[in-house]
Amino acid sequence: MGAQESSRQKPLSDTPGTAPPHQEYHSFPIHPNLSHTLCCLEKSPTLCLTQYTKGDLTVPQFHVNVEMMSICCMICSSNTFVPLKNCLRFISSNFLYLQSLLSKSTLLCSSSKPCLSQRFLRLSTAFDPVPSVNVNPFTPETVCRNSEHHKRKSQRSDDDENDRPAVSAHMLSCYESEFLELGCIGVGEFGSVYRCVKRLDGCMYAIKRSRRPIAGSANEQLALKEVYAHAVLGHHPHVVRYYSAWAEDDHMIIQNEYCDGGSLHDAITEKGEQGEFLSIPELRDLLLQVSMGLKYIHSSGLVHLDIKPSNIFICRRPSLSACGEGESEDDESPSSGVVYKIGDLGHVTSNSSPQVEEGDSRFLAYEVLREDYTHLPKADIFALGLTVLLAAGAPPLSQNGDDWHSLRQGELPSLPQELPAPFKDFLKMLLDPDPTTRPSANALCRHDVLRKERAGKLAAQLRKELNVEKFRTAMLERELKEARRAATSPQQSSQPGSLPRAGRIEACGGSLWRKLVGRSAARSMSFGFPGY
Ligand SMILES: Nc1ncnc2c1ncn2[C@@H]1O[C@H](COP(=O)(O)OP(=O)(O)OP(=O)(O)O)[C@@H](O)[C@H]1O
Ligand SMILES: [Mg+2]
Repeated sequence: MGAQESSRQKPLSDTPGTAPPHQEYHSFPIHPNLSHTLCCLEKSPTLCLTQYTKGDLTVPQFHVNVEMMSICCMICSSNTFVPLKNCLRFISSNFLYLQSLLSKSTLLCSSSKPCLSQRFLRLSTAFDPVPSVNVNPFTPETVCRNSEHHKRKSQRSDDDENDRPAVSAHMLSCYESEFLELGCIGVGEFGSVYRCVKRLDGCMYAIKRSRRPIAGSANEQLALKEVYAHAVLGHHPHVVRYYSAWAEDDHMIIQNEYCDGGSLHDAITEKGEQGEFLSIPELRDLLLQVSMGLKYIHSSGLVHLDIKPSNIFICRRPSLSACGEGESEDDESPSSGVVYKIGDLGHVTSNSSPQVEEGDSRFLAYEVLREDYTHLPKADIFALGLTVLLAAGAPPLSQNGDDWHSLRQGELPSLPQELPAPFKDFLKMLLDPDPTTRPSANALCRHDVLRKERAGKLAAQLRKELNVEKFRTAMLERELKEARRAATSPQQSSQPGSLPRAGRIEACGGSLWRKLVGRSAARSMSFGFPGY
């Protein structure tokens, strides 16, 4: 049997990672240099290695199976383990050469029998127009690898080109067929955002569409950053939830959770028009909730770098994601009745190997402007401090000039409301010119200035509940007394409309029992609160 025929044998279908059964493979000898190249590739992580048997020929195979594409690369008579990224890069950069080998091999192989000593490279015939797969720079593995190779990579500009992620036509879906657009809810620097209902599930989503074509542009990088960050972050009650992303007509489309309260910027503007601003408890609540979101982002090794009112979204109606998955241990139900969520992850970067795209200059920390990236999470804290100032009624921020500098020297602008001294000092700490003095998001979440407010609200709520319970208990005690009296006076049982004795006692005692025993631990604890 010729090599051409043997190469069409399908790999063992039940082996994990086995190539898709519909694929066919051509085989041809590897050029010595190519073989050398393969051997020089890094040794981990390994691709799936399976066995391919045909007659007395047993060869190891490598498969690269990726969603939305399927490139199968089988290296015969070789023990080289090839990392996925390198394998794909190798195939794409040697594509023309491999193609020419492929056509030559058709002639060669039809007349020669394969033997174990001969080296073969088999490529899927379907790989010609297959897109590469992007490498998410924010996954823990990539972050780890990137930080190891950070310095080396920055010196290899030709590699950067190969690393450049892309959005290709193979990632297409159909916005119009899957969504019903209800209206535009926002326009930003990067794109427009639409409120849409997904036809299939009937739920509302915010769909962000890049304004300009993205292929090869800086926008493409921004768009991909946003998608990578969302995908890595998963679900958290104080981060806008991500559902999907795809490219359509060379525009990036991102499907996110719809926040029915719009942005904090909209809320501040609306209040400002009526001469109002957020109250102190509301400011504390805003600060605490956004800190929780930041704590989550920072603990994932990422920084947001574009915290500002127009990138903080409000959910008035608690969504499933707001009270379900991803809830952090220090999270509690919001005291203000709204949930704040951090969105627009277009500037997110990794804290350990940052690639900084400066966000809005009005919110930019001075050290970031000086390209000192050693305390990036604290730049988010600085921007959060300014966000809270704006919500407290501060005048619009400058993009540069004296006002810009004085804010970065720790001077607060004048506000239309008097802030309590501890809260003012607290805000000053967030805006401290020295990033190391600013508290971390984690410290903010635990800070007394923010927690006391919640504790106060909780106490007031518990006091209310306690009063209700006291009233109920008094009613039930009276009912119980009556029931006991009825049990000891037999005449009453014959009265029309009254329950039989035992039944009545059970009705009263049962309801009392259920109410008392069925009480939650929190409620019974509330009886133990001193001073109520
Ligand atoms: N999930 C959402 N729910 C509700 N409104 C949203 C949502 N996402 C975006 N918006 C609205 O669209 C506006 C622009 O969104 P976003 O900030 O994501 O876009 P952008 O182009 O990246 O903006 P920027 O100018 O900050 O770069 C927001 O300020 C907000 O009003
Ligand atoms: Mg934005």
